[in-house]
Parts: sequence; C-alpha cells; structure tokens
Amino acid sequence: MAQLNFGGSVENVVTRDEFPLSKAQEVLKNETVAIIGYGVQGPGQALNQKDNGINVIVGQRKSSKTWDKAVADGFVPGETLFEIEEALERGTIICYLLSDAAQIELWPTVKKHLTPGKALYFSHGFGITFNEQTGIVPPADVDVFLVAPKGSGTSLRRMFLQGRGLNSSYAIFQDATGKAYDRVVALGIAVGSGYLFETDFKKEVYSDLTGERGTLMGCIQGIFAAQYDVLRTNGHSPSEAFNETVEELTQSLMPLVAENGMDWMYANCSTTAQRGALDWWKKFRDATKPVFEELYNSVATGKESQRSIDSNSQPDYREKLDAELAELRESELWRAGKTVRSLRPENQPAEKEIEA
Ligand SMILES: NC(=O)c1ccc[n+]([C@@H]2O[C@H](COP(=O)([O-])OP(=O)(O)OC[C@H]3O[C@@H](n4cnc5c(N)ncnc54)[C@H](O)[C@@H]3O)[C@@H](O)[C@H]2O)c1
Ligand SMILES: CC(C)(O)[C@@H](O)C(=O)O
Ligand SMILES: [Mg+2]
Ligand SMILES: [Mg+2]
Repeated sequence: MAQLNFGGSVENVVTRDEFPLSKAQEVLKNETVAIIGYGVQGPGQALNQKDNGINVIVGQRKSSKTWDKAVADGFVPGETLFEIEEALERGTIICYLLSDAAQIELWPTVKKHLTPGKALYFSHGFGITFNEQTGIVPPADVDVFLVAPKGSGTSLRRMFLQGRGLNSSYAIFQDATGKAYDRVVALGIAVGSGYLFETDFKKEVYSDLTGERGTLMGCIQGIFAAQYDVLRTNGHSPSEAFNETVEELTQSLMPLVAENGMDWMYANCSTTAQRGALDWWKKFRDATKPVFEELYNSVATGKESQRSIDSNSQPDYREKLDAELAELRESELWRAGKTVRSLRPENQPAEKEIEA
C-alpha cells in the first residue's frame, strides 16, 4: 500500500507497482466472476476483465436488448452468458451491477445463491449503507466489498482501450474468508482501475451522491443554464452564448485544468480574465455553498436514496426519464450545442462528401 500526501493529508492508495495485473490474475485464477447486469458499468467491467484474462461470465435477462449487446460484445450464450439465476449459481464472486433500485427487487434471488465463501461485490455503497430502505443485508459468511470506478462505465472501457486506468474507490464491508482484501484489490485492477483509493461504504455513497447531484452533473447543468439565459436575455446569439458557456470550457479550458490544475489554466488566460475570475470565484462559492450543504444533508438523511428508489422502481420510470432527458436535449442551449459540435473538425464530412 502506498502512502501518498494529498494536499497535506496522507492516504492509502493501492498502485499497480505493488499489485500488478499478474498478481490479480493469480488471486482470481480459481474464481468465476459473475457480472449481474449489463447496463453501463456491466459492459465496461466485464469486457476489461475478459481482456485481462479473468474467468468472467455475464448474467442478464434473456429477453432484453442488453442480452443482445452482451452477445455482440463477444459473450457466448451457455458458455459465458447466462440468465441471471444461472450466473448467480455459477459465480463465486457476484458483481451486483443492476441499477441501485433494481438491486432491491432481485435481492432475495441473489441472497439465495450467496453460499459460504462466495463474495458479493458492488460498485456503489448504496445498497448496504441504506439497507433500511433497500433490505440488502448479506449473510455473515460471505465477503462483501466494493470497487467504485470514479467515472462512467463508458470511460472505464475507453480508457482501458487507450492503455490508461480510471481511478476507483474500494472498501471492504465484510471479510468472512480472510481473503477479502486480495479479492477486492484484484478485482479493482482487473476491471481497469488505475489507482485504488481506500474508503468505506458510507463515505463512498455520500460523496458519490453529492458529486453527481453537485458539480459533476446537477450543478454544472444549473450554472450552464443560468449563464446561457442571462447572455440570451441580453441579446447575445445562441452560438455566442453556447461557445462562452460550454464549448470553450470543455474544449479549451477544462483540458488545461485536467492537465495541471486551476491556477495553471488561469495562468494561460489573459490578465483581464485572471482579474475577473479571481474577483468572482468566491462570490460563486458563497452563493452555492448553502445549496451544497442542503444537498449533503439530503444525502445523509436518506432523502436522496429514497427518492431514487421511489422514482426508479416505477413501471413507467423509463418513459418519464426519457421525457426529462428530451427536455434537456430540446432546450435551446443543447440544440445550439449540437450545431456547434457539428463544426468541430472531427465532425466534418470527409472531403469527398463536401465535393459531391
Ligand atoms: N453508470 C455508471 O457509469 C456507474 C458508475 C459508478 C458506479 N455505478 C454503480 O454501478 C451499479 C450499476 O449501475 P449501472 O448504471 O451500470 O446500471 P444500469 O442502470 O445501467 O442497469 C444495469 C442493468 O440492470 C438491468 N435491470 C434493470 N432493472 C432490472 C430488473 N428489475 N431485473 C433485472 N435486471 C434489471 C438492466 O437490464 C441493465 O442491464 C450501480 O450500483 C451504480 O450506482 C454506475
Ligand atoms: C458516473 C458517476 C456519475 O460518477 C456515477 O456515480 C453514476 O452514478 O453513474
Ligand atoms: Mg453514482
Ligand atoms: Mg460516481
């Protein structure tokens, strides 16, 4: 375990130097890793493990689009792709990658197949932390742990194919076999994590729910919409408002932040921009901090998890979600974005097509 200093705090991080893929393969050589669910994380984690030489099978409902996707991705019915119950029976490590709400419905079936010595793996602390809402209480004689990639399953796969890893959190809730640490770290490496950061189930789910509702997804859409509206109301064109709100951020400035931090991005902008950003950032922090406090409290009191369970377990959940996503897609902001994106060099038609 490496001890690294993060801005003055020393934390434990597992690196590939101490736990290379060969060690992960050795730890998992007698295991059958059953990926239950083939939505967003399922494909990323299953394919990365397959390519890393792990004995991985997929459990998915047969009459579903995602069964067909698993087949298209190279999983073979009857060999590496099974109905959920059969995969649960065959697996020694059960990777529970249904949506958090669907995990509740299937739990009695999963529990039936958790015989002593098996392991139950999550990619989120949700089901265990909010067990009063989910009813997910594993038997005492199985290992229970998580590897939570800090990003979309799509990025997990893309970065793996680029020879890079996505950072993940890991946590052990229950070590029944004495092998939980080796098993969870081996899985973390096998699914394509770059580095593995130690946490516990509660901290993982509280931070994750806050982040996705906050700066990663909810807040960022909110501030995009607010700035775009102000620019539009003051007579700026859609393209100008979009470029100044989103396109420049994602294409030019965030890659600089990703590379070397916020101060470095500031340093690569004009002194005029620096002056303004340094004057205004604290005002934005102070305006939004009460909202973040409200959000964290809503997570910690179980309100967010309950809302997610209630809405995501409705029979018409998919239709309602599609309608809400369509509202975003059809907003002027994101329609303007579609046209702006079409102008990027990589989205230009090939030269021949232009001539034709
Ligand atoms: N999406 C991500 O990139 C991401 C990132 C980090 C962690 N996670 C966590 O990983 C886990 C899986 O998330 P996901 O986004 O991949 O899930 P998802 O919403 O894509 O659903 C996964 C699968 O669940 C199946 N499913 C849904 N309802 C079902 C039911 N009633 N019975 C049987 N199957 C059903 C779907 O067919 C799908 O294959 C969750 O715990 C989530 O919080 C997800
Ligand atoms: C990819 C995210 C937002 O980090 C994940 O937490 C999720 O729930 O999908
Ligand atoms: Mg999440
Ligand atoms: Mg997350």
